[in-house]
Amino acid sequence: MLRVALPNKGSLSQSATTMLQEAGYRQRRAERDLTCVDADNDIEFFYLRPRDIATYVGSGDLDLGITGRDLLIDSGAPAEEVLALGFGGSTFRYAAPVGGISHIDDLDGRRVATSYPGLVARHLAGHGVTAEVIRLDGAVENAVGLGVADAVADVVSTGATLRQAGLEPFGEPLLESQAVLIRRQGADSPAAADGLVRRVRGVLVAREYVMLAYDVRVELVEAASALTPGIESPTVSPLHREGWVAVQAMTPARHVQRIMDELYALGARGILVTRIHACRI
Ligand SMILES: Nc1ncnc2c1ncn2[C@@H]1O[C@H](COP(=O)(O)OP(=O)(O)OP(=O)(O)O)[C@@H](O)[C@H]1O
Ligand SMILES: O=P(O)(O)OC[C@H]1O[C@H](OP(=O)(O)OP(=O)(O)O)[C@H](O)[C@@H]1O
Ligand SMILES: [Mg+2]
Repeated sequence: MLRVALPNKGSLSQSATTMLQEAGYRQRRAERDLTCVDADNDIEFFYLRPRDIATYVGSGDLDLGITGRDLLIDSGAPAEEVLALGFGGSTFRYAAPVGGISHIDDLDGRRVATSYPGLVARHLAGHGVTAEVIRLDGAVENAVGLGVADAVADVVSTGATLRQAGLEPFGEPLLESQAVLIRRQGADSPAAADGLVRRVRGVLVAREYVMLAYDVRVELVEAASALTPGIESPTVSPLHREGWVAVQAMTPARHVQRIMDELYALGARGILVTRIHACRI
């Protein structure tokens, strides 16, 4: 049975569960359930703290997991990203009192509070900066005001928490994070793991693309296909009406209105968009 780790709570939990449901997997009934067996797909899901997931996957005790890229890097566990999942996006940044520290070099000899000590210590070392890393569980923005640290390094989403604490970010972001599917580093995944990865890829594509169909005069099919190249190539089928063809192609959802306008201007008619519920690419 394939064993997969999912976030049990926090920012990534609900979106991870929804994504696996869309991929056709059974998920836990109650938020407090710690495991769920999907017998039809021969998979057991384990609901764990997102911070711990890379440890379980890196040790090989679990085959796959969903966690944050920042948490994966912070753990230092021998696990690697298979797929970025497009939710749980955040930026990881240093911050200090407004008008104070403005460059990472200024952290030399100072104290930096964070819940991500592994990530921060490696980043500072990589920049040749010697600073004391103070590990806190959360609400790290308070650490400067309380005199425990000179700066913080934390997840920034809207920036509201930093502003409220009188802090502002400085320097380049340490990283851009989002939810990722991970596996053990260098491991040959079991075939069942490939099956799950393929299904999740299908969900990502189904979310990102729509199916576009239209009719166009045959002499315009090359110009129209250039607007709708599809993933491999558009499907072109004959129409009963002489001189016309029907074209079908997968198209990025975020561009579809503009592409429809351009197709119409080109002379295409009967332009239809339909949602993709699931796919295997
Ligand atoms: N606004 C946010 N706050 C915290 N983490 C976020 C946010 N947006 C995305 N994330 C991502 O969620 C992951 C952290 O999730 P985690 O469940 O450990 O913390 P959390 O959502 O802050 O929950 P809690 O602090 O209540 O335990 C990280 O990968 C982080 O980048
Ligand atoms: O940029 P913002 O939109 O303000 O969001 C970022 C804040 O949200 C998270 O805190 P959380 O609420 O998870 O509390 P925690 O620090 O106790 O984890 C994170 O640690 C930041 O403090
Ligand atoms: Mg938090």
